[in-house]
Amino acid sequence: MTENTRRPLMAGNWKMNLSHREANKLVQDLAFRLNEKQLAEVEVVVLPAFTSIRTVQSAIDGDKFLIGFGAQDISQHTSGAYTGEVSGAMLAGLGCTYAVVGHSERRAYHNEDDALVNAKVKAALANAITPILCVGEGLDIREAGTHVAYTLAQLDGGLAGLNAEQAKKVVIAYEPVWAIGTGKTATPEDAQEVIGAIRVRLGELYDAEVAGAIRILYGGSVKASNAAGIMAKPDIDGALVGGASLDAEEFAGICRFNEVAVS
Ligand SMILES: O=C(CO)COP(=O)(O)O
Repeated sequence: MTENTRRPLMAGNWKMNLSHREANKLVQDLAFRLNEKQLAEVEVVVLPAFTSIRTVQSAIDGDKFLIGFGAQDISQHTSGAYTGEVSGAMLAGLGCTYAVVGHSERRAYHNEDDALVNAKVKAALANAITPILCVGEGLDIREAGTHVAYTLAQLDGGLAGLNAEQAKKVVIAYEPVWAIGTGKTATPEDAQEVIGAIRVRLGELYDAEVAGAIRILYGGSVKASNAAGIMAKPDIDGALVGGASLDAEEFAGICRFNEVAVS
């Protein structure tokens, strides 16, 4: 077995919350709660609304906070007559290093399908932005027991046409829709079942080296109190956090998961 050298990643998806002033306060409150050692061990990233990215960039750059930032979406297009869209070049120009792609809320409310998600993954990579490719099943699929096959099909669709070098630059987030914002966290075993299957699939699509290098996050009602148990699973490399990332103390607690003993 090869050694796991994947650096844990905790990403806060702020969704459609916070004015730019509130975003400024939150990123500062978060940074002041985490010391350099903690931020060296665990990669911490915030994902504000587009309107707050510039503010967050200024706060992070100005005070040299060791926190990354990115966007919650990215256009599949390069530039031009696409009213309301934001391109990868625009995001890269603001210093974004991550973009969420294919979040279940965009799949559900904006009809994003795997082909579009795949185009967005490619748009991110073309601008040296790491896509956080979201996959995961709804309650109906979970109850039918086909959640692994369903999630792997989304994975295949999202990564279509990527070579091994490109695939290595992607972060995957497994977010079962029934666990998002519901307080109903998947058990660590549930999350490991699907995330382990994702890693096996990455090995089939590419090879063992690529599968061992790609970070796979869990998302869905992650809190400071359950992060350590989730992170104890061998294939889970971090979390994509929604609600709890809006509270500096709670999100900092998630980022400090490795200071909590797991029974
Ligand atoms: O959708 C999520 C992160 O992208 C998860 O949201 P919650 O943490 O609020 O369940």
